[in-house]
Amino acid sequence: MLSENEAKILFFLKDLKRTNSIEISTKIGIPESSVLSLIELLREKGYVKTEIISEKYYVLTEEGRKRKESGLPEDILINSLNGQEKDLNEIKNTLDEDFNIAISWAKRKGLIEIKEGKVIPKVKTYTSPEYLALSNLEKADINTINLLKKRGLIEEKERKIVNVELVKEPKESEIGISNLTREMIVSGEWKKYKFRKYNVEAFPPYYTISKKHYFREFLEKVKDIMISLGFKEINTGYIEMEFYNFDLLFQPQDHPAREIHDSFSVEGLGNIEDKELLSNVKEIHEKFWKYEWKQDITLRLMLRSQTTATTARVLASRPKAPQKVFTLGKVFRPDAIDATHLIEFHQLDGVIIDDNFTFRELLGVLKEIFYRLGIKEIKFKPAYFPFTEPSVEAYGYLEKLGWVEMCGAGLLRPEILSSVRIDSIAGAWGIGIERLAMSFLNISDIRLLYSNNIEYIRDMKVKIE
Ligand SMILES: N[C@@H](Cc1ccccc1)C(=O)O
Repeated sequence: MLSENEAKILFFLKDLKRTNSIEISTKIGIPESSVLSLIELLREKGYVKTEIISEKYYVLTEEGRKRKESGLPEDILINSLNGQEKDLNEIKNTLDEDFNIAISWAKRKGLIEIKEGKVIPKVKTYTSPEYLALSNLEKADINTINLLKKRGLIEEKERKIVNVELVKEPKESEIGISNLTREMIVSGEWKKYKFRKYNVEAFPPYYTISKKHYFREFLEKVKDIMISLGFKEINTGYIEMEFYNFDLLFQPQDHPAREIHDSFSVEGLGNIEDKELLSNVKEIHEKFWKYEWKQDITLRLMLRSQTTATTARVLASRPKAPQKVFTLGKVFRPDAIDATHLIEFHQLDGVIIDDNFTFRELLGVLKEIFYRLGIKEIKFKPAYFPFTEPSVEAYGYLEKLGWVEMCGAGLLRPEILSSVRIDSIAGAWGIGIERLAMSFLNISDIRLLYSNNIEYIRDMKVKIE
């Protein structure tokens, strides 16, 4: 049985007896690559004999296209001189970067003479055969083609052409059709053809539908969990004053985390309206850390290195108890990037402010958050943070990785609460998000969270019960 396109080629061949793939493609309007495979099928079915030849052809280079538009430099030179002699320097100015090409080809072709710094033309007008050939490469003689090649104006290419000769006449009854039209039925023409079988097992085309990026989906699930626990979400900017990132959190100005290589600094200074707050912070730093606190350090800008800076901003707004607030966002720290470190990553910081809040309750809240994230086993270890006392680190048990550090937490120090005049108790924590994401997505390299491999991104699924 013949397909409709095979039949088209054979009936085209019926009158000509022989032709080639390029002609078939242009006359019938089937792309050349399809024609080549159709011819091969026809050869296998014994309808045609084929002969493969390769043919050289030429295409214009980018420079060739430019010269075809504007002319060759020596042509432009001669025609602009119009039979008059002219100073070399003057020509240099008008021809600019084409000057050397124009002079050397004009000299080589004997079109000019140079004497005492002057160019003397020997002809009044000139159109080079190379220029004419640029518009008609097929007709150009071999010398001109070689010259154009040498001048880099054309490029030689090769293409496969298949010569085809008909050896068996096609019959209409051999054509299998897949499209039955109204006209065929009305005219009875359908009786001449065979019907091609309909392949009910063929796969439909595959379309990829858009979906959320797995890491973003994970972040949203985490936020949903916090909201379901009664927390309010708050977000503040990436560029932060050292005041909120450090000073208000009782982190002294000579703290190692404030060294130049431990956070990214940003040019410029911020401003703090609340002068009372500024002086409160200065007072507690000087009283308890015993050093001279400097305002120009506190106003310096940086990329926040912890989302506890957002908690600091919440505190600075002096909210009334009870409060349950969280933030989930990016933080920035200089580091060498590897399978477990990035220089920007996400933290989830939260704070609960309540009159009778206790350390035990804080541990309970953390347990609940992790439980909802699917981490059923968690243990706490005493730790130190400049802004909390007592402080703990929480470790979660992950099947693949064992005990993994998940967060830092504690009750905010009284020095901090008094500087913002909050007289309740406040518990705060910061959770590293990428590590959690890695465990959920079953990834052992943190960089995969930001992979640009589209197949990988498409296939990744997020599941949190
Ligand atoms: N900000 C701390 C975590 C933390 C937040 C809040 C309270 C205690 C600890 C960190 O980045 O490691």
